[in-house]
Amino acid sequence: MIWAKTKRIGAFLTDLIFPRTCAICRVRLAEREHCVCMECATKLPRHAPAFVHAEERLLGSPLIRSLSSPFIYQHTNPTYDLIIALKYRGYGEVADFVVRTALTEGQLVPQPGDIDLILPVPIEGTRLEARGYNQAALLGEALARHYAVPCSEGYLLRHRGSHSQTALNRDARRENAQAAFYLTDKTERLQGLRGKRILLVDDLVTTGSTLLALTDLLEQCGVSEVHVFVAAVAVR
Ligand SMILES: O=P(O)(O)OC[C@H]1O[C@H](OP(=O)(O)OP(=O)(O)O)[C@H](O)[C@@H]1O
Repeated sequence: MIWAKTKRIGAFLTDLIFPRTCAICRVRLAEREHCVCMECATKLPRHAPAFVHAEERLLGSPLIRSLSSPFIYQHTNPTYDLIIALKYRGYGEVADFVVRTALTEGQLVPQPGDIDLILPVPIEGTRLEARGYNQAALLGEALARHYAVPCSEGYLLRHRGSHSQTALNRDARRENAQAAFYLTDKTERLQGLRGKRILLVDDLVTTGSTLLALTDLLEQCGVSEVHVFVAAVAVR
């Protein structure tokens, strides 16, 4: 009782000195709000044909069993600011917010017990150094807490100097993704993937080239199925 009261007072004082602000509009958050204010949270676009298109593309791979994602992304909508906060502003709490939203809104397809291992999409080395973290790994860790399975960055790797997908068209994205990724050379580690059910995690799916290229690598390791989680599906 005293401990709970002390904790509340502590949180109040911390908020006074370091006010918690909305990851999207940056207004001060109310006590009950976490990471995103209620107004922005309701404005984040949910369903759109883009989801169905992305799902169709990914489910074209025989290994991919599901796509889960709570939001739709466009440069002109608030999901853009949400992804920017996660990817470039170090706003790690966005990852928990995204996973929590997917869970409470029934957008998380695999059930606990359906997943053995979570693998985040790796980011390129110089971008990792500049950002200090991999946004997909933050999402992966939030999902790992929900599924109670490990999230590992040690299996899928990205060549240093490989290009970002951002400025490329559809065909160039496919080629770029196929050349960007590789598997760890630790054979024993890779053998451990045989028969495993993987949740592949990223911030965004646009053409699906990144996720399909990584699924091809996972197929070489004998994984039994792949599920995909992304924070948002991009409208192109
Ligand atoms: O579905 P796709 O068409 O493959 O595009 C989606 C990918 O593109 C972006 O990453 P990018 O390669 O730009 O790297 P970054 O995260 O370092 O910016 C994004 O984070 C996804 O990983």
